[in-house]
Amino acid sequence: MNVDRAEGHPPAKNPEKMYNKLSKAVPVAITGYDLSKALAGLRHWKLVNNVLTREVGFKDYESTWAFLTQVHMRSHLWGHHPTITTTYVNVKLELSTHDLQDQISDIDLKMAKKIEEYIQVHKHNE
Ligand SMILES: C[C@H](O)[C@H](O)[C@H]1CNC2=NC(N)=NC(=O)C2=N1
Repeated sequence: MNVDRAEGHPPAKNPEKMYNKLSKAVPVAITGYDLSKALAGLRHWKLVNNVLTREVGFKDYESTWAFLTQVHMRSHLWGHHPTITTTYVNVKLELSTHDLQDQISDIDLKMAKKIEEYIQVHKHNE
């Protein structure tokens, strides 16, 4: 089983602040050039008021909710939850790290990459 682990992160001292229930990693703010570089690899994601944002439309309602179920389960596993707005087959996802005063963290970027994988699966079903 390929379990994502945030390798090399200090273990959470403050368990209620922990991320990734498996590796108990803590978020690290990503700013400046490092953030720009990371966003270059997430070309469908935009920074809107410093919130990592993605909008996507699916071919039908079933695909939309198959996608959202995967996002929900991954969010629960990693202890990191996007703001999700959805109407019918349209979905808007927003990510920031509240525990870092809504900066963008490594956990946000990791989650965005994982969400992008789920989108490609469901979009490819077209
Ligand atoms: C203790 C709990 O894991 C943390 O407060 C998590 C919960 N889910 C979260 N989700 C998001 N998007 N940002 C956070 O900072 C965050 N913090």
